[in-house]
Amino acid sequence: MRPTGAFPSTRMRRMRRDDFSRRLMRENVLTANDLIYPVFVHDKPGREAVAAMPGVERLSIDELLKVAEQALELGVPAVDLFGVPDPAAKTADGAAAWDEDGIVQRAIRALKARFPELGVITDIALDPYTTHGQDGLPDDSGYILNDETVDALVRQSLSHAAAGADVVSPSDMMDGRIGTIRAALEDAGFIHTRILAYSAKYASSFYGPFRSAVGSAGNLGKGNKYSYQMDPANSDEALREVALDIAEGADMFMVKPGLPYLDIVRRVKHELQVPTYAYQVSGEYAMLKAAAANGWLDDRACALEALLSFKRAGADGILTYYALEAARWLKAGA
Ligand SMILES: NCc1[nH]cc(CCC(=O)O)c1CC(=O)O
Ligand SMILES: [Mg+2]
Repeated sequence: MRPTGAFPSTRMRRMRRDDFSRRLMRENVLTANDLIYPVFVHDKPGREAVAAMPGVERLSIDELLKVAEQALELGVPAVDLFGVPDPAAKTADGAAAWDEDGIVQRAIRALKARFPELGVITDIALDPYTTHGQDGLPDDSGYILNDETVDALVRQSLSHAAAGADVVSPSDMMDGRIGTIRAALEDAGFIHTRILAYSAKYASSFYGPFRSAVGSAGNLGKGNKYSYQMDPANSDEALREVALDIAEGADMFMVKPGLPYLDIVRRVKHELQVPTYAYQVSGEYAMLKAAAANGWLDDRACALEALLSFKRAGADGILTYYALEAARWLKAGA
């Protein structure tokens, strides 16, 4: 930091005095281009509200198409699909995850047929499809097997790529899955399919509302994901995870959750200089919405401030349940 002078020749408030000079020295800006909209697609007609996530609904494919059209109109570049299968389709091995007629595969085809220009990102992990709610395959002791899980994730990724997904996004935290998925995509001729790696995904307690949304909460029960997701105490480990995923061929790198991990976003962007994304997760959304519902916080002002903070930390994009609402607010102007 260079010395900035001294009072009174330097008065920091001069530039803050008027709107024009505040605008001229503004360092970061949030636009619709920064936003990715996560959506839950269920295998039934209509819409269903999600507990603890006011404004978020599980959508049928027909309803998804309406939401996709709004995203396009608002200039939001991409949606991220999370499947909510019929509970009867869940198995111990999560095989519904790579069913070519599964809910996500059908949703991808419908979206790409109708709105080819909208980016379609898809979540790669087994948790919505397994009877135990884990992201991978457990051995007899309950430990999640790494390499066997990676094989399943490859099948899921290939089925999404074949359906037309633009970006596959492994959120499981198995070791080596990025490289194995990348090699399989290349072999199958899907050389344009991008990989958004959840490189630094923490074993967070902020995922609760999401687990209810995809219907894995009850199945997971008292289980946890500590043997594969990262310890919230760690920071250097996140950089090693991202570095490995760079070497394995990911195109985009995600830190998750968002607000409590902005220091990680900052380190990844500034130390590794890669396209960096952050996920403002379900619990972060729920906190803001709950406070707003009580009249304790101004929803619009606080949400836009939180989203801007991701940009300031260095994020190139943000996955947020606020994406459409924020894009509308931005369009309407300050
Ligand atoms: N593959 C699981 C997955 N993918 C996205 C989220 C959380 C997203 C959110 O909370 O909004 C989770 C939950 C978990 O790891 O248990
Ligand atoms: Mg890793």
